[in-house]
Amino acid sequence: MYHNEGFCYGFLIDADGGERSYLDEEILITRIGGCCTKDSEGNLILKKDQDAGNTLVKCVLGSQNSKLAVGLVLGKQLRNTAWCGGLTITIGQNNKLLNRDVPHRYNVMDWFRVTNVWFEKVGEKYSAKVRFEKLNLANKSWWGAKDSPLPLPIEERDFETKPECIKCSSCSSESLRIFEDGWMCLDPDCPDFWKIENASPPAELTYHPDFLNCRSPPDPTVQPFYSLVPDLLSTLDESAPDVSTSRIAWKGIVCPKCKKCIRRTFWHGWKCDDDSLLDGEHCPFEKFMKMTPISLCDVLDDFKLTPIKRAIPSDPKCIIPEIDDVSFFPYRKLTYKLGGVGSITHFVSNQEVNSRKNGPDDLFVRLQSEDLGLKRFRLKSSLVAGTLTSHFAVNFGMPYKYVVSVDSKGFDEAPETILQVLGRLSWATEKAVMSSGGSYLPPNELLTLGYFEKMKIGFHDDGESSLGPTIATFSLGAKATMSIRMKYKYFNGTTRRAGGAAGTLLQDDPVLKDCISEGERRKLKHDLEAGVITRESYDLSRRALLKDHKGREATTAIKMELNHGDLVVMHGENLQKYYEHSVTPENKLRFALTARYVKPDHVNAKEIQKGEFTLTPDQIYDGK
Ligand SMILES: O=C(O)CCC(=O)C(=O)O
Ligand SMILES: [Fe+2]
Repeated sequence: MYHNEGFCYGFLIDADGGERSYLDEEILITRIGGCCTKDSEGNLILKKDQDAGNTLVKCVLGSQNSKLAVGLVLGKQLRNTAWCGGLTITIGQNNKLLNRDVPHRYNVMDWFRVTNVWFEKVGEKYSAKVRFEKLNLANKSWWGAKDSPLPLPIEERDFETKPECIKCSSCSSESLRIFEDGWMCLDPDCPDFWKIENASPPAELTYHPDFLNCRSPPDPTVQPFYSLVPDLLSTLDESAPDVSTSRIAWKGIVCPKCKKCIRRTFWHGWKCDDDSLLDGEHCPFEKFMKMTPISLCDVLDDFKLTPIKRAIPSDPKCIIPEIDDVSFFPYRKLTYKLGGVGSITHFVSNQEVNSRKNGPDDLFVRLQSEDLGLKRFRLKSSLVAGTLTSHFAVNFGMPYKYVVSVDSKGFDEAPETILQVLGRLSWATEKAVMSSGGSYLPPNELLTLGYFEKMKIGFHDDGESSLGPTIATFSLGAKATMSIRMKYKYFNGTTRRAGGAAGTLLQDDPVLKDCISEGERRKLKHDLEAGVITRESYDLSRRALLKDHKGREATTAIKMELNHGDLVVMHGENLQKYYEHSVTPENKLRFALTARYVKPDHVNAKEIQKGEFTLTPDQIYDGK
């Protein structure tokens, strides 16, 4: 259910509508979701009674009482989902309620009104049901069978017939006769609740024809809030500078040709990726925007006013960096040490660096004028298959297949701007590695991310085994916050609980600094290694430790403010294994360009040359 402030506005009917779900061309009967869990066979089990105080029930009643229209969406029933070469194959099967297949994974039906809400007994508990009636009774519904008769004209409809309404002799409350099998009191507080003549009803119940066939007379006061087919494109003023990167512009549109909802997959706009055919052809609709360039003043509140040396973060819960204003002058160098795992070097830029020729200010403008091929890719795992990342990406150099599978172009095809950025990132990588005493491997891959308003990248690592130990990122445009935290399993010493089952204990627990029960875990590990305890008792003791606390995410260990022109280098063999990072920009346009060393043995031999490059003197960065 989509609800807000006590009202239900939208309702999705997907996998399991509960017993006695019903759908025809004008009526939908389904359970009101929630209060359920799944048993080992995947069947829904009510966890507790769903009464009139339940939030979802209150919202449906709110919409009924306030005569709000509710938009219904019908999910496709899926038989199979499999990963095949990065694509999800979904085989739809007939919708159980309709007995035929529907075209898309999610299908917007129409506006409906709530006509009835009641309670039914399910096992020893009870849950709420709702009956929706389509608002527009004049037109045939698109999900109706092709050969079904057209709906009766409104003038010829019967708005009089109603189900019987009977007062309970036990509790005096009134209930409708919903089932043909007999009348039941539907008040869960009544001793006669869910009984037909003092006895439990039969397992199979049939809806009474009057309950299914009755229709509410047209009521012009029940009005939808929004169009179900919003015409976003006509409301966007393309010539206004920040419209194309605004939040509304990446919410997706309804294809004006075939009516499919299409996502903003491309930096410049939309392409209808309809996989169903329109008169034998794929829908050809596409719309690319002018993308008026955004100036730095538009994304940086304090552009040209920033002091040369920015204050360092002072959150006492996070690691405080070492400050060094000399080594990489004119950059300020901040170093964060993650005990035994690695270090993060933050090169804090300033106006002098940013405004130099070919510096960050120029690069920000040039990245916008170039057609880099930025795209949003599918997340590998998401609640809803096919969900796109909340950022655009394009990869140059060696293929980098982490988080999203990005098709990579060789550096020989990279625009000048990208090579100049690569020069900067190579410089920063070398400086950071040398100053921490490691050996420098020049990057062979560069991923560019572009963030529109309200986009971000959630917690992830950049890859454990396929990457070298050093990753360098260059920030352009809007300010952002980068957070680094220990991964759940290293923090807790176990994987997450899955369903009802306990998580799996770490086979080899590194006992990182600041993990949960650090002292106890270290002692146990020591005892195991010294042969004082057996593996079995080691595991038992660790399980016992887990009982004392609920698994939780680690708090942020490092928080960095990334400003326009800054560079960050993460260095450490196991940094990506034990820690994860996320970045949230604060304004409408930001680019992050990250260079890594992808181990050649993780790449198809044919693609290795993609990562080769030689920088011209103009592209080599001198640190000024
Ligand atoms: O936006 C950023 O600064 C970080 C990007 C990042 O984490 C990545 O490309 O993996
Ligand atoms: Fe990353």
